[in-house]
Amino acid sequence: MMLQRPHDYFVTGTDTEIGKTLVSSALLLALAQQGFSTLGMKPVAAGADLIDGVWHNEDVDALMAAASVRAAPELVAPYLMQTPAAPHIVAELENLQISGAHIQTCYQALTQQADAVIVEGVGGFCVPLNADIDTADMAQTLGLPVILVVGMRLGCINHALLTVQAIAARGLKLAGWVANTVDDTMLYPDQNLAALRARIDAPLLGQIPRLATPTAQAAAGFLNLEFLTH
Ligand SMILES: Nc1ncnc2c1ncn2[C@@H]1O[C@H](COP(=O)(O)OP(=O)(O)OP(=O)(O)O)[C@@H](O)[C@H]1O
Ligand SMILES: C[C@H](N)[C@H](N)CCCCCC(=O)O
Ligand SMILES: [Mg+2]
Repeated sequence: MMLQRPHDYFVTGTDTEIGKTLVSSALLLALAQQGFSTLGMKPVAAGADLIDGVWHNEDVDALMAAASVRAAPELVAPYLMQTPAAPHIVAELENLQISGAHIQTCYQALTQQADAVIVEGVGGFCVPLNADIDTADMAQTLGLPVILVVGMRLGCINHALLTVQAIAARGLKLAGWVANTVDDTMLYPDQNLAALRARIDAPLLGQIPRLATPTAQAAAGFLNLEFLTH
C-alpha cells in the first residue's frame, strides 16, 4: 500500500464551470509559496483546440502554467479529448478506453516529480467516465483527500450537500472546501455561506469573490491553507 502523501488532493466541484481549475491553480501557487514543488493533473479533459499542431485544453494549460515544475503532458493529461461534452460520450466517439489503472500509473509518476500533486476532476463528483467508472471511482482509486469547490449561486446548497454525502459514501476524506462566487447577484450571500458552514464538517479554505481578472494569483490571495486537513 502506498504511503499517504501529505500535500496531494483531488479537487471536485458542485458542477462544471464553477471554478475547479481556478481553485486548483490557486492551490498550486499557495503550496509553492509554502516551499513545496507542485504539479497539477487533469486525468480526463474534454475540449481541446489545435494550436500549432498540438491539441491544447484550457484546464491542462492553466494547471501546467501554475505548477512549479514541468512534467510530460501525457502524464498531466492522459485522456485529452477534443469535444467539450460529457466525457463518457466523447470517449466513446473518440474511441478512447478510459482506464482508472492508467490514471493511477500517471499520477504515481507525477508523485515522483513534485511534493504536491493537485488532481482536478471533471465536472461534478459523479460524472461517468465510461460504462463502468465515474470521477468518484477515480478519486477513490487515487485515494486522495478531496477539496470541494462550491460555485456560489442559487441552488448550490443542495449541490454542495449532496456532493459532501457522495464523498463520504466513497470513504474519502473531505479535507476542505472553497466558496467561489459564480453569481455575485445571488441574494443573501452571507446567509448562504453560513448555511453551508453550518452543514459542512470540513474547514472553509477561502471565499473567492467574483474577480475582474480571474487569475490563479488573484484567487490564491483568498485561500488560507492553515486549516487544510489530510
Ligand atoms: N471567482 C471568479 N471570478 C471570475 N471568474 C471566475 C471565477 N471563478 C471562475 N471564473 C471563471 O469561470 C470560468 C469557469 O471556471 P473554471 O474553468 O475554473 O471552472 P471548472 O469548474 O474548472 O470547469 P470545468 O468543469 O470545465 O473543468 C472560467 O472562465 C473562470 O476564469
Ligand atoms: C466540457 C466541460 N467543460 C467539462 N470538462 C465536462 C463536464 C461534464 C458534465 C457532465 C454532466 O454532469 O452532465
Ligand atoms: Mg476545470
